Amino acid sequence: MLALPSTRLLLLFGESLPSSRLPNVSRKVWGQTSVRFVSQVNPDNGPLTLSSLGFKSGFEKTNKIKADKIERLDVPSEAPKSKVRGVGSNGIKTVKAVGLKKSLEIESAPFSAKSFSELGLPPLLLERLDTAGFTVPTDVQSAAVPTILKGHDVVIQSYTGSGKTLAYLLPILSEVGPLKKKSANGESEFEKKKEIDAVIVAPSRELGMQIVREVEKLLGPTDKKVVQQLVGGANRSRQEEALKKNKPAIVVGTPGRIAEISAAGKLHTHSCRFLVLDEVDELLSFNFREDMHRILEHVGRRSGADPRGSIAARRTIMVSATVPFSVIRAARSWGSDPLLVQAKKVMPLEAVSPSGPVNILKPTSGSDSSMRTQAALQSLPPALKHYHCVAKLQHKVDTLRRCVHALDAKCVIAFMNHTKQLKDAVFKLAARGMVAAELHGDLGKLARSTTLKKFKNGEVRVLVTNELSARGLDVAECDLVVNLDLPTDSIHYAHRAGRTGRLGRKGTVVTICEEPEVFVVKKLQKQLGIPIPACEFTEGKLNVIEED
Ligand SMILES: Nc1ncnc2c1ncn2[C@@H]1O[C@H](COP(=O)(O)OP(=O)(O)OP(=O)(O)O)[C@@H](O)[C@H]1O
Repeated sequence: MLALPSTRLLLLFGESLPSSRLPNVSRKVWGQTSVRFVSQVNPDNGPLTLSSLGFKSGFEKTNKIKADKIERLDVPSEAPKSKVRGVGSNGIKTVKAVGLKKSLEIESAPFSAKSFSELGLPPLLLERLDTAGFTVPTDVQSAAVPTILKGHDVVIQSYTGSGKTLAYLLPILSEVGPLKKKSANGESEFEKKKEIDAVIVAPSRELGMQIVREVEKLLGPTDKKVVQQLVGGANRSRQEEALKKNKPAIVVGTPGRIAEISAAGKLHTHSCRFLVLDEVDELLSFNFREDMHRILEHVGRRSGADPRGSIAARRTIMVSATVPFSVIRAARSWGSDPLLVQAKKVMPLEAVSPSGPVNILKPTSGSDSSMRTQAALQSLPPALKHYHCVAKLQHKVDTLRRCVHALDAKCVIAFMNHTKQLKDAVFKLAARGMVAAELHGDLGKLARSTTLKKFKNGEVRVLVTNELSARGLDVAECDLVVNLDLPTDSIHYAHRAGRTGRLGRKGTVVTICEEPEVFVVKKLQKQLGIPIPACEFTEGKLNVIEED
């Protein structure tokens, strides 16, 4: 077999809105400060190449699409239905008031007909799923689990809140740790060894901890130590001690901390069999470049690949609701038939064409607008409702307050771009009697987890936060997302919006912007292929304004 190191450039940036018209957002990744490059790579640091990230193919590449190997389960999605409109008085064309129901029902459950037992999972894992209350797999789980179990490298792309975490955890737990399948001689003994079997990387501490909790839920209290968190902000020597003492099979962490401990020689990942990059487009962005280099250099290379060349020694799983074509390009150079897994669809990456940051499907037929609609449905939960409301800067917080009352929202995430303004907003909301709290990277680990806990418990009604909470944060009860500042681009909009409407629940997204920013909302609407009608909050109700 020939190794073909790829020379393709890895430019991992989504389609951006005109940055000249938007605030230059300086981003802080939890625990580390860094600048976000929206559409350019710093030439001083050189281009980020696939080979520099360790994506070397251990197999001869072929352009032949091995479609015959792949089960196709295409099911066309339906576009979201827009609200019925009517004309009101006083020159304002209004529509009927929209409110949230008291309880969050699962309106369009994204479950396929399959049960977990049909996915080829070991009996003990099936038992644990049942105990944890997971009874039916979601579509993306039904598609991903058997595909990964067959040994493929995969890119998993499915909308926010569709259950992508279990989609990769279940195949890992089938082969790693105490719940795994019995071997040919009938043994399922789990032996503790020095090397790590699975490395899961996530861009934030909160997301890392959330993944750890999901693994622990399945492992149960006696086997909890099979997984170890390696997130930044927590005590590093304690993490190193736990690695030595517990010899975990799975580690979950942030790039900085994993790279740090690996560089110190305290983490042995060379025989790792699974590498997961959760929120892959974020992880492969410029912010994490150096740490990702370190991780990829030291994580199970392909030297021990199956001699038949069909199954790689290390499976690489890349996951996100938004997969820019640059990620597809990166994944293609892995060799070993990398596949794109979406809900109800599995296809070779070779068949994917570059038609946009989220629309990664090969255009086949249909109008431009129907394709855009499909693109939106791929990253945004279909049941979400989107609106925008024009307000002067000094009235934005008050508009937020009226929005929360109008929708009777109980669990609200409000996004802002700058920490100082974020603190001011919390202060103003509290002064008006609304229980609000701030969440951002300047707070310590304890303060952040306490705030998050209070928000999840319902003690805090409005969580005012920044981009750092946009990815992965799973609060099932969140019924409203408000953009108090505009997101940088459509990808950031999708991740922010995806904090509500999780797993088929109802959710509303309201973008509060100034008049000169409305063009940005129109652009988002076009890029995402979703209606984001104008609205206002009068008489305690959300009224949609009909456009002329
Ligand atoms: N089969 C299932 N049955 C019931 N609940 C599930 C199932 N699969 C996942 N969940 C729950 O659904 C929620 C959303 O799942 P998850 O966080 O994995 O979504 P996601 O697709 O990774 O979202 P994001 O793109 O925002 O990270 C979680 O609370 C998870 O425990």
